[in-house]
Amino acid sequence: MPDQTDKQTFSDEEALDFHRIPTPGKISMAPTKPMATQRDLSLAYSPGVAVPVRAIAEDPDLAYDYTSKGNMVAVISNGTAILGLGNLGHMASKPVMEGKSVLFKRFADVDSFDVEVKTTDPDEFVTVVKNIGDTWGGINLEDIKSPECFVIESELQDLLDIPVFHDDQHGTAIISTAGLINAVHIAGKQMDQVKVVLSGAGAAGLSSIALMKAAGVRPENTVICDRDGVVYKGREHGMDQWKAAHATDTPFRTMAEAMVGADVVLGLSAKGAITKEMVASMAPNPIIFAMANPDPEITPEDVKSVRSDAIIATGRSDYVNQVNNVLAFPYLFRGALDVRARRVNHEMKVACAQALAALAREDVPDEVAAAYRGRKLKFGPDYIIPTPFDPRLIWYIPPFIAQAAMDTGVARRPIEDMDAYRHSLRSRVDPSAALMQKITSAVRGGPNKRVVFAEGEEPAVIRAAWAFKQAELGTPVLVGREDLIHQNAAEAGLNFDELGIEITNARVSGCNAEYTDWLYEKLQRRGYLRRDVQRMINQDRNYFAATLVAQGRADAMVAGVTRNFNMALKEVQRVLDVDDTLIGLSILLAKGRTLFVADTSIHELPDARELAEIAIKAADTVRRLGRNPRVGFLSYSTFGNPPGDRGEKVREAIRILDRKGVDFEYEGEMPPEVALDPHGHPAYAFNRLSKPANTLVMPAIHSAAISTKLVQALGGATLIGPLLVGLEKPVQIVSLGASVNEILTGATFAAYDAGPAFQGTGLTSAPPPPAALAERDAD
Ligand SMILES: NC(=O)C1=CN([C@@H]2O[C@H](COP(=O)(O)OP(=O)(O)OC[C@H]3O[C@@H](n4cnc5c(N)ncnc54)[C@H](OP(=O)(O)O)[C@@H]3O)[C@@H](O)[C@H]2O)C=CC1
Ligand SMILES: CC(=O)C(=O)O
Ligand SMILES: [Mg+2]
Repeated sequence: MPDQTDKQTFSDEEALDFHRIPTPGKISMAPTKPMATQRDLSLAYSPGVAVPVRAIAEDPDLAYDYTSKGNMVAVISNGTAILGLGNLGHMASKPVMEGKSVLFKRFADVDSFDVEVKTTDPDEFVTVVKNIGDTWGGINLEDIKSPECFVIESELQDLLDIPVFHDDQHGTAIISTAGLINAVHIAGKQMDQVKVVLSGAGAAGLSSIALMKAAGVRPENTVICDRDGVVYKGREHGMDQWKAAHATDTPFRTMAEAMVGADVVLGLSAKGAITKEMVASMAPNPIIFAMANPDPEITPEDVKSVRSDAIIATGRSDYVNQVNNVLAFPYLFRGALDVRARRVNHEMKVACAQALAALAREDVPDEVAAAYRGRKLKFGPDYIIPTPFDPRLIWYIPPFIAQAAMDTGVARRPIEDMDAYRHSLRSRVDPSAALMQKITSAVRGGPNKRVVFAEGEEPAVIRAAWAFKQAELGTPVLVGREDLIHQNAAEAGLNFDELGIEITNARVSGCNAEYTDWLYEKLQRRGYLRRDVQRMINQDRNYFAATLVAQGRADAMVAGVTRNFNMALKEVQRVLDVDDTLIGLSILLAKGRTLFVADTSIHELPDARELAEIAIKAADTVRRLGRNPRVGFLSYSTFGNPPGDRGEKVREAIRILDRKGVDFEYEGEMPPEVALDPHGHPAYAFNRLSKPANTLVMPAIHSAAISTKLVQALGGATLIGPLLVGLEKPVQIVSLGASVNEILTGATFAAYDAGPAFQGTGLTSAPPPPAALAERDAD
């Protein structure tokens, strides 16, 4: 049975690099107001800022209107129970706290930053937080050990007029209760009948067992355990009032005894606390939630080795059923903030647990299903709760919390129109962030694809191929010498043998003569001798890799790491033909907007006909990627003003499209500000774009390359590509020296291009996109 660390898709070094490069840490701050002019400065700072100061002095609640308080949550810790790693101090907790802040933003658009308090004294902690607490709309306490956390949370709740929520207690209780409700149902058991053993009588464990009791589990059917064994009624050592409240009258003294015949075991303690023997002794269809982080109490592999009838969940993302509080805290606070709640109460937590349990029972959309390890997700033993990347969570869960807050009188600002609220929640999450996830999901959900990594000996390529395989995106085929690949893989700490990554090269392929014949046939009238072609196949990885794809031995290819783009493209083009038009399409993701930019790599100075073809190809590709294309032809001039040859060429491209009668919106020539705001310029009211352009056709390659790279360099934008579009078979050429992520992205797009809807046609001349990608016009 593989050790669970084998499942990790990264090395320790990568985890450190991730946190260090390009900027230390995981969060930064972005202003929401312009700060460009003297006037901006006067408004934002002195003297303008004095006006809201006076208003808030009169009515402190106006801070919700004039400051960021209402959408801001602090994640506060003293580092005394960091994950399951124990008390490692306040500074060591910072990466986790930054992580929680990022999750708030990513999943629920809640702004957040972390505060690490250097004290283990609960009174001192309370004093610090009490005095700064009004800054935020809510406080998420994190990784504070029990029993101190109970006192800290309850005192702060009384002292502050905002939600104070200890995530390890209640976030965990909410998601584990949601999971238990569903697991019990699937196992054919009843909440009021199941016998539950808890390992870990701390913050997470005691709160979880309390909420489960509120959801129907009978107190007398529970046994809780800590480091000293069973916490029985009357125990004297290692006790406190919180453990005593859940202690039961039981003859058991060890967890192993308590586990015999139990239906459910909840692990909220530490790695290794649950053994195979314990699991083997449980009742039929046992439910095992091993939720300790980063390593569960027992691995799913170990559970399966003794109990094939078990329903298993862990806190980790690399196994099915991730029971982790990330499914609760972002949405709970979203709902609480949106009604400006004064606290998070029991009813709000119950509403959250019930909503999560209910969502898991609903039909799972394809894009969620595909994101979940390529399996069709269906309510059952391997899918008892929603997955963290389920895009429905953001609009499904918070309304229940908001409603519960309103019903229980803790909402400062009730929501008047719940449907409108639900709608506004949908648009909160950045549609651009979802693009890669959708592509990845579509690849994972489709048939397995063999992707050739032409520069298979390169360490970055090996790591990308490994990540590709780990993410279940397909089968990587590395071109290179086996011994060198193994050596480089070992140096990167990767074990190839168990992964099923294929290695090939001209020496071992056994098909070189066949490949040479085929390529010679193609190139003999283009000035190549047979021995030239033989050398190309035998010695050049790009020719060899492209021939594998051409010959159907692989579905797609990624190259470019060690050779410049033009050279790599020329080599590939000697093997693979262009469908009709070849273009480079870059994707710019910035501020909730997704822009497709063409041609960023092939046509240096396109003429009018070529510009029209680029637009057609780009529009077609954008449609394949699930968007409704609106093409803006960019220029320095606006609809003929000033006149000039450069603008005329673009105007002629428009006329060509007019004559062709294409089936997408297009307009030009115009500068970016008109393309991106077509109705904001009264002088151009005739502009035919119904909404801002999402596909920008650039007048020449230099303006395309410079503008996309400039936006990226200025920050705040993610640039994907350029994607190569229009070859007869899917090939992506990444930039020279590309990073592991860029190679992985290239391979993912290549695999996507090779998907069933696109087989053999390239991204552009194919039937409509898979259902997983089709979306309402989000932009
Ligand atoms: N999946 C998820 O979403 C979440 C998981 N967790 C995980 O739960 C665990 C506990 O966190 P938290 O409650 O905040 O921490 P606490 O420090 O508050 O509590 C830890 C509890 O676990 C007990 N414990 C520790 N080691 C063992 C062991 N080997 N056998 C039995 N009991 C043990 C402790 O016993 P004693 O009282 O005797 O010291 C204590 O009762 C961590 O691993 C954490 O990562 C936490 C929150 C969310
Ligand atoms: C998930 C979490 O909060 C923890 O393990 O502490
Ligand atoms: Mg925690």
